[in-house]
Amino acid sequence: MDSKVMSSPGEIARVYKELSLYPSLSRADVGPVITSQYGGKYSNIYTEWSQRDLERNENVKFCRQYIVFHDDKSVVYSGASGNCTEIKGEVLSKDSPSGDMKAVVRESSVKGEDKQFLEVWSKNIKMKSINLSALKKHGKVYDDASCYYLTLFGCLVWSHSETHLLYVAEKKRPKAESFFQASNAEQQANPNNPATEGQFVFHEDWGEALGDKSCPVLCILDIEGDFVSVLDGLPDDISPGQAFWAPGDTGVVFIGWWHEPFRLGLKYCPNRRSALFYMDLTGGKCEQLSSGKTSVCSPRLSPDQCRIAYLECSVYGPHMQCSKLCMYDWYTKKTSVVVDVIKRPGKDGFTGIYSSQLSPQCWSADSQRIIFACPQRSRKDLLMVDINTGSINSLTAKSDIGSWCLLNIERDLMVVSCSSPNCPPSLWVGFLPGIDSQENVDWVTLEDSEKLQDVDWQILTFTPPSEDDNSQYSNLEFDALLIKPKEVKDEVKLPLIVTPHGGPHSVIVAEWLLSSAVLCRMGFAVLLVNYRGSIGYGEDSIYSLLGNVGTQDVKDVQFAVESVLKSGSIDEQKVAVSGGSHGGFLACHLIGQYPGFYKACVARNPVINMASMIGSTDIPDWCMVEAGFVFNTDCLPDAAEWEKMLNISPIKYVSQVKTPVLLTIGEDDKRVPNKQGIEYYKALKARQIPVRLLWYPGNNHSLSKVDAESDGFMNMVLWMIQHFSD
Ligand SMILES: CC(=O)N[C@@H](C)C(=O)N[C@@H](C)C(=O)O
Repeated sequence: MDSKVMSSPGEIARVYKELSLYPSLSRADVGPVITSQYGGKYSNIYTEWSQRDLERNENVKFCRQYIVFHDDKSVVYSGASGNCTEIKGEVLSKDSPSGDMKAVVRESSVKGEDKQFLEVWSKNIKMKSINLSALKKHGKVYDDASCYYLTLFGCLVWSHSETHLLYVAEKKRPKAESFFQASNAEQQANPNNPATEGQFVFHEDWGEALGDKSCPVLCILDIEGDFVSVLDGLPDDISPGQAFWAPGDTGVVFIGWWHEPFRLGLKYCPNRRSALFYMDLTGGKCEQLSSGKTSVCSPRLSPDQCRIAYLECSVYGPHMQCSKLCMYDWYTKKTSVVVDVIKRPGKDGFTGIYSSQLSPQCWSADSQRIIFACPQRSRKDLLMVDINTGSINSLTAKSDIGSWCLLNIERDLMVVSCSSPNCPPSLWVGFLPGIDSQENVDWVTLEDSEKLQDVDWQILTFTPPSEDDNSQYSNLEFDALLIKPKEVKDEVKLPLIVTPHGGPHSVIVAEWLLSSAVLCRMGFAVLLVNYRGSIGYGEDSIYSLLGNVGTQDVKDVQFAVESVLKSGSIDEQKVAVSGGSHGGFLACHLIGQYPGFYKACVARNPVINMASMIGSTDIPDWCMVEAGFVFNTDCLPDAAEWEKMLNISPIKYVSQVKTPVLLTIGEDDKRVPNKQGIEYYKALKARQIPVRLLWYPGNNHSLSKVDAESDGFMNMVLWMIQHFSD
């Protein structure tokens, strides 16, 4: 019997709206320990959340504070202190280490012009409000530190002495104006002193979603002296970011990314050549602290200020890899590897480190352990590493929650966000047990969320059939997440939406996924496939896909789908496929290689032709590496390489396609430029295959603006429902 899927646009929009009310956590800061007049100890926890506001058509950011009474080992009492407050105009903010002051970078309009201010608050007084725009020392402050897991360059850091603030901004540029404008009188008076470069100079940027970031500079505000300085003395060929104050405030430590011979896209690409640097402010010398042959990120100083932990992986190669956890000893200047790359998971089940950011604080109070959240197969766990032995313990492996995210840890008090496909994000705290303790963490909830009783999920594991085994990397397994309505009558068969993730070196963990939850409520089953090549399964799995995209990943997805169909609970006539980017590449491959199997296809900014993409994307290295070649900045692909890139692309199979295709395209996509989608659109139209293209101006690769995301979702389901009844 057919299932009844919700099909009225009004009803679907109502469910989407209802489930999009659940906010997600982007930040948590733990304040200092305060002793109350009755002797009880407590800390305030400041949290930031983000929620879609469909009426206003924007993602709103709000904060809420909590109070946690504790005895340094366990939580005694906790609760929210006050209601939520929307945050408007704050680019960045940070409390001082003592908790006495707060720094804010604020954007505000003055006489119709956007200006940036750096404010310092103390108690209930705004002590300073420095107009950074008027100072003209630098361009805009980098805002990418507002959410730790999105941070690439940005920061706002108090010196240990609380007298200085460190941040990252765009380098000041000569004014873009004509050589012939009156304001250039100065230049005309002195022709050897160019005041302008003209108006048409091209400035390289850091690619997708970083179009306004080109030349970052490190800036310091001397709070007492009201003086902003831009640090010089850094190597000319590096771009600095992720900075913090060195022990004793003697200088600043930062990551420097090489930007010569040209910048490559940085988002989702933690494989760019970079190193850890120290700029000594007493002697003005800049020292390189890591080899410079690798890619490094997320440097974190231990509480005893003796060591810096950071993540490291190799340059180029797959864009996401298994990282090493490294440690630089500030006093001996020695570097060690605490956790190495895992090629194949061993008996302990640890699959390797696949995080590209550590939480703002990640050290235990005794400076002996590091805690981080990391995909382990299809779940995200909290892991604890002993820096002396390198031994790893999962703090959450036995939990039935799908995904754990460490927002922060301070004096062993961990603040985490948890979710599952049927459970929106909730906020928890717990103390890390002592180093020799066998105890489990006693988690206490600060903000609970309601479980969706009608949604069920499970992780399925697959072993590819022997004919599809990879001879170089054999015996690799992969997983898929199956999310479906809970109560289904025996005779009812569900329609299925197959969703391979993008990347391809990425993973879908069992966390709250708005679109899957809505689809489930509508009566669909959703299959999210972590094919071989996904992260979280060991480095071998990642490498097994290089040179095999378009075959190995396609076959894995199809194998997972056909296995699920064998269960008998799915309507074989109602299987659709949807994916974005490399997931769109797979969706288009699947409809080309299995003609007629899928009844509808929806692809967001899909990679259609790697040979035509390489010249226009911000990550040309991705095209070469995924096609199985080595990337070199000064080498063009040769004819055989162009040929392979074309042959492994979905465009090659377009003449076999029978499935109607909906394309959702972001006009400003720098990653998979919109011409990719248009190339496919024209090829399908020429063959009379039903195709529709939705064009989202002002949107980039992720199509994540509230209106684009919600419109894309509505169109996707309506397209599938329409073609299921063809
Ligand atoms: C590295 C990268 O961005 N690859 C793209 C082709 C891709 O698939 N991106 C994914 C992560 C996406 O969902 O946008």
